[in-house]
Amino acid sequence: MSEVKKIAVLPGDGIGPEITQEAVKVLQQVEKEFGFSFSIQYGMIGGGAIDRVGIPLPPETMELCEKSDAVLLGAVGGPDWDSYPPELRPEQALLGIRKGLGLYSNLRPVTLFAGLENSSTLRPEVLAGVDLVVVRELTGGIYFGDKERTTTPEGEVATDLLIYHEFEIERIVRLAFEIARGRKKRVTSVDKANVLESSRLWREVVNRVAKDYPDVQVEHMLVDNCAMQIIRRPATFDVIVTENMFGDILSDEAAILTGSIGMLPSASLGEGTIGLYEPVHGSAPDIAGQGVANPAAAILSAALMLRHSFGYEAAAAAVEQAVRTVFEKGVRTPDLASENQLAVSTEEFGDLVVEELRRTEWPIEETA
Ligand SMILES: NC(=O)c1ccc[n+]([C@@H]2O[C@H](COP(=O)([O-])OP(=O)(O)OC[C@H]3O[C@@H](n4cnc5c(N)ncnc54)[C@H](O)[C@@H]3O)[C@@H](O)[C@H]2O)c1
Ligand SMILES: CC(C)[C@H](C(=O)O)[C@@H](O)C(=O)O
Ligand SMILES: [Mg+2]
Repeated sequence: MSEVKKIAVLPGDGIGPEITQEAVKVLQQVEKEFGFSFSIQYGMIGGGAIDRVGIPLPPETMELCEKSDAVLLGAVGGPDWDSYPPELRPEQALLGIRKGLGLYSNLRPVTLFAGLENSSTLRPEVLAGVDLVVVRELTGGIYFGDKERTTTPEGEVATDLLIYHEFEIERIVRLAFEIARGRKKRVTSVDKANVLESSRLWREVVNRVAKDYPDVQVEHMLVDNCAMQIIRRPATFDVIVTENMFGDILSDEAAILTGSIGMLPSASLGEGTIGLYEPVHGSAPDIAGQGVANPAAAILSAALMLRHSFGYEAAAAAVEQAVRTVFEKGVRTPDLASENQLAVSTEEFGDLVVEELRRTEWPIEETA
């Protein structure tokens, strides 16, 4: 019997609870198939927590995360809380967990599953061979620099400081090179070095770190050009490494290479094995409560948890394979279905993944 892994589940707002439920269902099936043992504890976060206790990240939620082996999060935010003061916004909770747990690296794999090239708004021939990962710096940059608001005779003035320390750049860039070594050995470092001083420092650090990885090909690309090349020739990218805000924007754009934003999972990691796993998408208030959200990103995030926090590689691959098989059988959620295609609900999709896990014989290997 393997040791019990403690998982904190924070469903959050909007579609968060709907998609998280499916990911938990899949994790519970993984327990049965592979003989693992997960202790799942729920916590409140975001708008729901504001409504109940007045703050987006209650101390007990942070404590729950700290004493867990991994955190699975749905999404936070929504129009109900958009006019709240900055420190009371639901999104602040997410930033608080990332910073509080020291999760400076955010991996956003962009995988195109067979058949889904027809679900994208891009042409299938442009998408052939797409397989990249965005490595986003997650605890620095403009998100965490000082913010100020002052009233002057000329009117309101607002500032957000974009600040990077050399060590913050170095550790994420090094990770990107390491990841590239296990893939196609190509790193694209994305910056705005023609304008921003922080980007010029970023580029210097990349050039220095690159010397330790002579086997990895490195290129620098300005972010505006990258935004264009990602949809022009996406299959030529392997590892994209970039700062916090550029990574946020480019990864939503890259999601369309997979058919839908509902497909993109993420893993946020630091120095230890604890990680935060969440879909790249948000709380999707426009479709919340209808049972139509695509839970694949949440389920695939759970697979990343199995891989990165627990070292359960076979189980992670099994979940990914189960999702792949469900799509291969032609199953589509509404975001991926064409007009005349019948779509399944959030819950039905989760059930089908569970069913795939159940009917396949999986090799029982690790009990790390
Ligand atoms: N990790 C997070 O918690 C997170 C991430 C991004 C945005 N947000 C928050 O979510 C709220 C809404 O943000 P937004 O509308 O800009 O982005 P969003 O990602 O929530 O939605 C953008 C569009 O994508 C669709 N979509 C998103 N996820 C989907 C899924 N799983 N299946 C099918 N369709 C899906 C939505 O219906 C919407 O049309 C905001 O409050 C924002 O701050 C939270
Ligand atoms: C909700 C928001 C704070 C968050 C971010 O910008 O990091 C989200 O967009 C994401 O991509 O995880
Ligand atoms: Mg985002």
